[in-house]
Amino acid sequence: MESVQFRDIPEAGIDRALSLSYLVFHENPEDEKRKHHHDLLRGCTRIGAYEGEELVGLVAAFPFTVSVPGGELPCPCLTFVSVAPTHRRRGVLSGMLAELFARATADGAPIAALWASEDAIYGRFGFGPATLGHTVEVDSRRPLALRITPDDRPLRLIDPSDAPGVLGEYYDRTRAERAGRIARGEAWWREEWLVEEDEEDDELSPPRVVVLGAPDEPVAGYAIYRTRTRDDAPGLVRLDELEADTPAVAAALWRYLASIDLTGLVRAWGRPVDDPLHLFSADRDQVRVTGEFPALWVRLVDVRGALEARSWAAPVDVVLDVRDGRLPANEGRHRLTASPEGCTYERTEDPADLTLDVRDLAACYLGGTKTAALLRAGLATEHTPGTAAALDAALHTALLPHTVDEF
Ligand SMILES: CC(=O)SCCNC(=O)CCNC(=O)[C@H](O)C(C)(C)COP(=O)(O)OP(=O)(O)OC[C@H]1O[C@@H](n2cnc3c(N)ncnc32)[C@H](O)[C@@H]1OP(=O)(O)O
Repeated sequence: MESVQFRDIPEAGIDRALSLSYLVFHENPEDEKRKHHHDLLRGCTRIGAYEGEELVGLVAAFPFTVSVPGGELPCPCLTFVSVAPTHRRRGVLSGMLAELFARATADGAPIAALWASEDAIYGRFGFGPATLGHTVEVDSRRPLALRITPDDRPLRLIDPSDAPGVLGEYYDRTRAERAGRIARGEAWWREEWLVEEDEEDDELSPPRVVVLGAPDEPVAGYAIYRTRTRDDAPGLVRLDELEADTPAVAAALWRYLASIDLTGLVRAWGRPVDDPLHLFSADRDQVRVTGEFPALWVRLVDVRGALEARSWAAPVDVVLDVRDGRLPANEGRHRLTASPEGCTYERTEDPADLTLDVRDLAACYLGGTKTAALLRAGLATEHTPGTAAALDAALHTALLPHTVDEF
């Protein structure tokens, strides 16, 4: 490992970095996709691991902004993480992440995040699954059975090229309501959400965007979806995103999706775990959760900065003993004093009320995991009874965190 050095990959090195990435991800994309990846990497921090002049590892990070309870934070979002098969398990990834954490600290970004290719990789680096997603299927061969009355205002299909303008402001409001959401710029909308051909399934239609509310009214909800029909299976509506102001608006959008002619299945990937659909659908055989997966993995690079940046639902005054084997500045006992008015997190010699690993604190940070659940799983130790309950009341968010932008 002494022979490997970590330094920025210059713009002229992006093609080489992509070749390494295609090698490790077993890909051979067309020119258009290569150009797209090139453009993405140009906008990223790019840390390379070099043995002499040979690039043997790459970590890139988008300079995204992610919503946290009560606000948002700059957050390097890791992507294209690749180590040459000839250099694996020699600490190359570990070295690149150490470099990335050092830069995040220097840049004042208290958290970092990623989507993991394999669950087993990132816990040891202090990342915890902070948002979860559900895969949901609706059998739409029969009318969607609902327990509430859908909003009867008109639905309209809009031109996807108009969607960033029509939906951008609305989406930003949803980011404030749910932690874990990425701020989307115009290019991200167009290239990740509204691109003509789906990256993974070229049989899918171009994106369709349906909005509830007349053109002269504010948007009350929307859905982005694609369709596919085949001779051997019911036609598919693949739902990419659905947001709604009220349950009635959500019901109207789900009913629309489930009643599109020549289709018999709605499949939604990455729905929030607390999607109200599960309560207002009248037939749970018709609406089924078919999978659950960790979505955004978060690293509290600067625990103090991260905790002080979020809002708190209830008062709490406890000493946390945080274990962090990679970033010593986070390690040890700190007094967390938080309330809806604000939060301080100061080093202390007082005895600990609760001991936990930084990866598990990260899983709780956006409100998606309870510290009481960590206790039940044997992952945290409560030294003062009632600490986990008090901490959970303070960490509580009205809606569960949710991330659907995969990067
Ligand atoms: C955000 C993203 O981009 S996710 C994409 C991640 N990339 C991939 O999956 C592409 C294919 N894989 C690779 O390129 C590499 O194997 C990587 C990046 C996953 C790991 O890189 P390496 O340089 O081998 O990791 P490194 O040597 O630093 O490993 C550190 C520790 O993690 C462990 N580890 C690394 N990869 C894995 C894995 N896939 N599964 C389980 N453990 C792993 C190592 O065993 C090691 O453990 P130790 O500290 O107990 O010895």
